[in-house]
Amino acid sequence: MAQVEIRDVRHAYSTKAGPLPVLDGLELSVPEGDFCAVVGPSGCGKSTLTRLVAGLMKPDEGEVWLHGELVKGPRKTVGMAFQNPVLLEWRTILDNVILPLEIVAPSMPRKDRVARAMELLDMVGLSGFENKRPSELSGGMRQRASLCRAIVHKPDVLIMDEPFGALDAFTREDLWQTMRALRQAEPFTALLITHDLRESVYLGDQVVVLSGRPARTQYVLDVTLPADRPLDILYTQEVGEMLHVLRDQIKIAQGRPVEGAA
Ligand SMILES: Nc1ncnc2c1ncn2[C@@H]1O[C@H](COP(=O)(O)OP(=O)(O)OP(=O)(O)O)[C@@H](O)[C@H]1O
Repeated sequence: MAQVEIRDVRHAYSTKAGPLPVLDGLELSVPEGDFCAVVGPSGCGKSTLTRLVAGLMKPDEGEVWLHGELVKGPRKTVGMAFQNPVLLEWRTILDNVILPLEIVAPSMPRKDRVARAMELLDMVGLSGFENKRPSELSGGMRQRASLCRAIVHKPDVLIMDEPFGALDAFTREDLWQTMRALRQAEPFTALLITHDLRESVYLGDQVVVLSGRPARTQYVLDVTLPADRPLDILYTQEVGEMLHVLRDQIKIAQGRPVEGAA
């Protein structure tokens, strides 16, 4: 059973100019514990896809299944991380990370919540910063805390919309490694929206390329790399070839010519 299953989803937004078709026959299947990266042209409907999986929107047609259940409304059992970490300034880092447990597991004793949050903060290198306020941390550290908050309650799926997009290149690469280390320590199912093809290959078990709007599933790349991925793997010929394929697929999605194509 796939953990996330999207079946022939179609959706249009109502706009003043009439319906705007955004998704048209989207199919996606993410097995439990897998990491699915989604790429596609700007404005093709990637964020719309995250809202559908989180149950924040219902599709006009088609079905979204999560952990064997049809998604009919907002779900507590998803974790979300965005480009802007949106941490609450009046709470410490520890209390920000604990927040989902207060909602999902209200009867859990505080000492257990603290232990769970500290375990994650330690894994991402933030132990010692738990009593700081968000504004006292760097952007990369805030995003680390936000990732801890997104998985603290062991969600059915971690949904991320460009979580590393605002970070500088070195911090971003650090966070990629943190993400892989987190997954090795504690496997979770993830759906990542990104514009960065290297990121999609480094983090993904599969990379789904969406077509231009209205988006459908245009291409799926199986990332056949070992689970243990040093950053240097991005400079191998194997990854170079994967990136080449993805770049061509994005060009096709954008309706641009592909070099060497007949
Ligand atoms: N609530 C809404 N009402 C009307 N149109 C919307 C709404 N939300 C998004 N859109 C439009 O739907 C299209 C898809 O939006 P979406 O944010 O899903 O795309 P995206 O692929 O995530 O974009 P980007 O790559 O630029 O982040 C865009 O043209 C957007 O303007």
